[in-house]
Amino acid sequence: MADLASRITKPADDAAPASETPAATDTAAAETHVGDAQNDGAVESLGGSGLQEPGYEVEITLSDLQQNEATPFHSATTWEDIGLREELHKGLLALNFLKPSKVQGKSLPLMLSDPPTNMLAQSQSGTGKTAAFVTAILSRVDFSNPDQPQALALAPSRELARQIEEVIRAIGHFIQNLKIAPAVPGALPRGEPVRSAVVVGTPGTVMDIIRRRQLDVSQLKVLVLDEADNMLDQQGLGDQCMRVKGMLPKTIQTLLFSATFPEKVLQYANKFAPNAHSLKLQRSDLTVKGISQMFIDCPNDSTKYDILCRLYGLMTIGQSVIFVKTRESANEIQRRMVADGHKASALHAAFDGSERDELLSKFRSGESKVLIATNVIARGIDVSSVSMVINYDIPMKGRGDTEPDTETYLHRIGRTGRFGRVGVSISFVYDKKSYDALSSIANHYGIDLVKLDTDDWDDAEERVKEVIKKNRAQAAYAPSATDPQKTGAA
Ligand SMILES: Nc1ncnc2c1ncn2[C@@H]1O[C@H](COP(=O)(O)OP(=O)(O)OP(=O)(O)O)[C@@H](O)[C@H]1O
Repeated sequence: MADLASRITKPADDAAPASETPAATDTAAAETHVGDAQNDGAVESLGGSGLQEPGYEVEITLSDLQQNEATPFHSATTWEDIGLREELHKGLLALNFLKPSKVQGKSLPLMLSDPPTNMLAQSQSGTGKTAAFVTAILSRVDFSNPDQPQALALAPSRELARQIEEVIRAIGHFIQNLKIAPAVPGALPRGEPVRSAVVVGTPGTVMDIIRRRQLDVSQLKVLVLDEADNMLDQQGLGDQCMRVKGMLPKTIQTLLFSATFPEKVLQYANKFAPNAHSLKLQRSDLTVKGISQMFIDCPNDSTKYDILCRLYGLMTIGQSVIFVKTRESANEIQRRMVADGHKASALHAAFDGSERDELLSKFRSGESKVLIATNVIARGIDVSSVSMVINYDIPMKGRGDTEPDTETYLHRIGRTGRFGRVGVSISFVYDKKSYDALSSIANHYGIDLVKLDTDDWDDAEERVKEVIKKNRAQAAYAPSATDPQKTGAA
């Protein structure tokens, strides 16, 4: 297997600036290659913002049930094609979502067809999966019965559940009687029955409220698992999700969404959501082309912090996320960065629920510029102005961190480069283990990483600065369902 050395794009003197490297501008080139099953040419400007959704191919497999039907499948290129209820259509347009993204256009006609069929949908990070399943939920719910729980969405973290709640609120803005219950620790009054049509939460809390008979599941029609591969992982949340599913009506429509579906989870996913339609990506299409992936080879562990400071000292980075392995190092780096004058916060599971909500909200509003986090926010969190992600520690998994965590790498770097924006990811390696781990991740996805040379900071600055500048220009006018200041609904 090739190692990192063969995956490095050498920054030659005459190399194009970062904004012109293939990694940063592949969108246009990719357009000519888009040719999935429907070849619907979805790579166009979306949202009236001039942003272009990255080109990637999606393989569609229809459920056995649908394959037997005479009507061929058509993906939608306009909201009108999908035939949404008026308030929903209005809500999407108010967010400046002028037409469906690829995953939305392909998954929604399948999710909304009758009889309701299960769905497994994979698409790159930041391509609008949330709006896809939120639109499906809000289409299925009968709002003449607003107090009766009818849809349940589960996410692996409190932050993501909260964010999904916000997206439902934003897209459902014009729906009268829309009530959403947040089933995350500390958010629901204990003992009171849930009187909301839509419930969004984490599996542990949802299991609790079902057991305590706070949540009447008898009329639930739709179950969504966001970050489904993570939710079904047998080493983690899989058991809880299985138990929740076991308590729900047998006929419930189950929708599984993620940017990653590793083989070993797929088999399990097929049991969890049998006879599902599926949208899948090729492995080579998993990484978002607009993210320029770079790395720094640090002399040793103790020089990592100095190199980090040097990087932040070089330029105005805007907003960034630094991923670390432990809570302790998150706290330590935050302490040092604040002492060095940065507006930095640490976010990890040792904080209580309301502190975590506040920390993320300060980051969303721009009050805090650098978020130093463990994997709690590696998945799903959508802050469009994040222009840089640092892997201060390479993500590892397995007992004793023996294996590189390829999925977490992809989700972490996906916190930037959202919906056609550009972004930079920089991974720090400092010894053989971290170097080999990053090599293996690069080989897994077939990506070329640009080495930033710490002996030539001018060059490093040039490469990173270009991308960050472009991201800032894009973020200024791009739509976002979770940032009201940037939506038409504001
Ligand atoms: N049709 C659309 N037009 C314009 N912008 C959109 C559209 N759909 C979604 N977006 C925006 O795209 C961004 C990314 O969407 P979202 O968070 O749903 O991505 P995702 O695919 O769920 O990503 P992840 O895999 O990281 O969870 C959001 O800021 C959202 O507001």
